[in-house]
Amino acid sequence: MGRKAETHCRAAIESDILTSPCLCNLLFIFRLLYTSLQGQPIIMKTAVISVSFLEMRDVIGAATAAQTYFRASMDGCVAYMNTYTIPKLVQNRVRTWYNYTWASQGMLDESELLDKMPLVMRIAIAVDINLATFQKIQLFQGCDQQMLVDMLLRLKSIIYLPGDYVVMKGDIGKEMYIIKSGAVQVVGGPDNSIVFVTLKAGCVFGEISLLQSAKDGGNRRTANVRAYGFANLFVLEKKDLFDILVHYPESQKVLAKKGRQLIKSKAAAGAPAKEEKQKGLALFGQKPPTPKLLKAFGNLRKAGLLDKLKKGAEET
Ligand SMILES: Nc1ncnc2c1ncn2[C@@H]1O[C@@H]2COP(=O)(O)O[C@H]2[C@H]1O
Repeated sequence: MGRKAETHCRAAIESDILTSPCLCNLLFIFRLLYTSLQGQPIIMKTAVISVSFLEMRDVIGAATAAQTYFRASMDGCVAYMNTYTIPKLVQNRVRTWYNYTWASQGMLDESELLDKMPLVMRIAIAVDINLATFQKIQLFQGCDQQMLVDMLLRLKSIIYLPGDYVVMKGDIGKEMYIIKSGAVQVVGGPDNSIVFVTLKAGCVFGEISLLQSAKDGGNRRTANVRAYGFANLFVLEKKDLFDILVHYPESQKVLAKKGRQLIKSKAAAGAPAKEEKQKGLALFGQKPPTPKLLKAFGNLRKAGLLDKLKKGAEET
């Protein structure tokens, strides 16, 4: 994006403030108020109109603060990229990400907004916005409702640009995704030209490698997933999911069972062949054989002999 285009973007952001729904609503209410006050004493008109002006000033102030924060963040990032002479192509993608994020949600990080609120308010907001979507997700059917609420509180919202890879086959799965809006495609084959499936809003992906055990590379991504157009995703980290599941053993069983079913059904299309799985493992090299002494130590532990030996040593 050249200087001209950037100036154009800035102008668009500024005009966003003037056309923001909040401000338009306020102007409309202001006009309505003025009309309805016709015939009222002048003191009443003055009081109502001054209060409306104060409200308007607050709305504009809030919008300007958000815009200033956005601009500072984008300018800082552009300066950083220039310092490190990041290729223009990457710089353009970053700028597109900033502009799209601003245009679509009017802020860079939604979670920052809710962070400072008391828990009870965050729960109320999260439940109101997302619980209904979560209750419809097949993977979570049969899970504890409170567990879903706990999950909602840990979600992070993130935007991917068209064509960006969200997960890569063979990588270790560290998070799962729920599509908030937009779509992604599960792809594979030569140059990722085969589209196995297109997933839309409300669908989950990236769950297979999370729900499998790490044994034999089960925690590796079974397919490539690419954003199809702009995709706004919720991310749930594996660590957060497992922290929550500790408190819901029944839901843990439900998810484990579903995980086993998923690997059979879904991953059939994107799952790596056996040799490929081995290759993935080879990235970290063959696991060295356990030395004999350690094996013997392991057997002692298993048999509970270690505890007995410790006890014996304490008694003597
Ligand atoms: N055939 C398929 N249908 C739908 N989703 C799939 C299919 N194959 C793979 N996936 C998704 O692609 C994801 C890749 O990462 P995971 O293996 O963690 O989890 C996988 C699934 O969520």
